[in-house]
Amino acid sequence: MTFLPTTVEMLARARVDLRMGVPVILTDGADAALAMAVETLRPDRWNDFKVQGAITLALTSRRAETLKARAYDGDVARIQVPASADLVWLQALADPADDLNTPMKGPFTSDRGGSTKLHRLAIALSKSARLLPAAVLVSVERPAEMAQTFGLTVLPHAATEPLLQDTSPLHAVAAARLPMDASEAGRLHVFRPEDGNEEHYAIEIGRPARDKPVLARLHSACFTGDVLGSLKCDCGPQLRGALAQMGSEGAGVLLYLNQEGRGIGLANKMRAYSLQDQGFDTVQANHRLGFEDDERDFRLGSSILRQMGFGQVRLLTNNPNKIAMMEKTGVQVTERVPLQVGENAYNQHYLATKAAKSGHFL
Ligand SMILES: Nc1nc2c(ncn2[C@@H]2O[C@H](COP(=O)(O)OP(=O)(O)OP(=O)(O)O)[C@@H](O)[C@H]2O)c(=O)[nH]1
Ligand SMILES: [Zn+2]
Repeated sequence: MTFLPTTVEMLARARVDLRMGVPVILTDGADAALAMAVETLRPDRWNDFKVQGAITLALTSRRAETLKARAYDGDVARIQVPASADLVWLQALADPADDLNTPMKGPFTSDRGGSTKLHRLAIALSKSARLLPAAVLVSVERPAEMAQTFGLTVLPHAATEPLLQDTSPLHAVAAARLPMDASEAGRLHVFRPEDGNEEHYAIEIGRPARDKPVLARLHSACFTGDVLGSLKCDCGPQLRGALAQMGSEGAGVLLYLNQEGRGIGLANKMRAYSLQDQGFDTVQANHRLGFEDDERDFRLGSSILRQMGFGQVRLLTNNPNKIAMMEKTGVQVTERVPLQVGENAYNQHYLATKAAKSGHFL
């Protein structure tokens, strides 16, 4: 039946479920669990959830490290949730906002042994829903029946996990001429992924030759820097500097990738900023929230460039990882063009941290 949703479609639905505080069912052969994101748990749902059986809280080992909880399974920790636990307890484990005020949250008991597949999947789903990477899970005996009764989304691990690892195919949906300050010969192209996630944009300046290296920039969305002129980072000046350089050379392509906050979303980036106000640097803040330093997928960039016919770039960047990812995914970087603009009193520490911890060129 063609109306039956595919796994990609079920995955898109599951993201919305988690954002709305609706549980999803994860399966792996005979194993099945009901899972919910901690960030969007509501008291009524929690009351119904907690009576289903023994509850496990899945966190990343990054978050577990801050909480001094054991992670026996590499990147995932499975913390036993005591019967007395309430939403405040769970949310304090998921969200580091109050860590400094209440540093002693434990001791915690972590599970070891057994399968971690569903826990890892629940965390990956929470991340892809741009929520805090924390989920509660409880085993269920009759997943199909439960799904049917409550109209819940079911995701089989084997089919879902590869989709979360891969870059969804992107399709050009519309393009039009866009005269800009930097160049009157601008053209904006919109690319839409098949997985229902954010669209990404390519701004083409002039008509760059496809058989020569093009001046290119992979810019990640930064609402605070790009739109508001925030002084905490260098994104605004980098965006305008790259476009200006393309304008003065008469050709170039700037990809505007909607991966706000290095892929954690604006809400989580604001949580990270709030931790930075408590004294943590940009990398430490991401880790305390349970994220890696950088959660972006730069394969998106090479996919768009290749679709537009560009195989070689002169890349405007200070980030060696962007160069490595381009090369790995089939776009040759013939030259790195430095983009050092916008340093100020507020972002000096941020730029120094990126150089020291993320290997950025100075
Ligand atoms: N999580 C997090 N993201 C941040 C912070 N400051 C800026 N960002 C995000 O970091 C990204 C910066 O993107 P880019 O300018 O492409 O960054 P880059 O990796 O430094 O590389 P180049 O600019 O090419 O040298 C944007 O998505 C910003 O929203 C922060 O403190 N925490
Ligand atoms: Zn920024």
